[in-house]
Amino acid sequence: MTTPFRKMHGLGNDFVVLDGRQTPVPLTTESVVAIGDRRRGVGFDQLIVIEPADDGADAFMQIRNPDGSEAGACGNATRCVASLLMEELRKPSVTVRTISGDLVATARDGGLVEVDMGEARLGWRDVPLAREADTLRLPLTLGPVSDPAACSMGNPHATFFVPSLDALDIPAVGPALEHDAWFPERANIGFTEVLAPDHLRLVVWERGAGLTLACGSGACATLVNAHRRGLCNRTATVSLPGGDLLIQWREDGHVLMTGPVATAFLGTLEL
Ligand SMILES: N[C@@H](CCC[C@H](N)C(=O)O)C(=O)O
Repeated sequence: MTTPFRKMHGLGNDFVVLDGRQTPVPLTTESVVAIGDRRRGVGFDQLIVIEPADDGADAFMQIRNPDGSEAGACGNATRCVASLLMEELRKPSVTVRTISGDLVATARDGGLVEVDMGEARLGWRDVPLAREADTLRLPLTLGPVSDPAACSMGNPHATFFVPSLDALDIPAVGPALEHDAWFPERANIGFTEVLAPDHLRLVVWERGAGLTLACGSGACATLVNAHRRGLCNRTATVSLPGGDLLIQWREDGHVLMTGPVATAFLGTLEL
């Protein structure tokens, strides 16, 4: 069986997007891993399958990591999928359903897409953590990093604040932190340098994907955790290796993310 795909990215966080709305796309863990192979397959940070949704949403979005695992949220892919749906349905705003909830995305000036990522969840069970703890300061140290804050953006995040990102060997600590016993569902690990109250710098070691050029939900988690620590305003630019996202943590708890989307190429996959 062959199926067309679209290769998209948000700030270099790259996605293979499949459309399973007319014909279901039969995926196995093995086929996801094979498509994700950057030498023998197409390669992606996440594989996305757009599926039909029941009433109240324009489409459902399945999110898979390159190791085959399923994710509850992907901010950059939500913006990419929303841009496709907005163009197709000729609507300035769409609702994308995920296993973690419905996300409303809106077209903004300059081709940017804003997505309401929902409420940041701050309880230890929400993240989830392995046992009761203050999510503002976890007693976790590995080499030069310690004391992360944790939250859920529909997927688990831990944020370490560091004095200098350039001095940190992230691949040396990322895998062990992703799999640390504190995180029964593993976690996306963010490393954040505070440049100013309205400007954070972030690199993310993503669960199931490793080092990426950008992570939308990670940028939201970083802003939320930095604000909880008194390190930044409720609105800030988050600079990732692939570019900038504007993140706002509204007073009602919802987190808004605004950034660019792009299509790199179209192709056909043999499943
Ligand atoms: N790239 C994403 C996050 C993707 C999911 C993550 N790896 C997980 O397993 O939770 C984003 O832009 O948010």
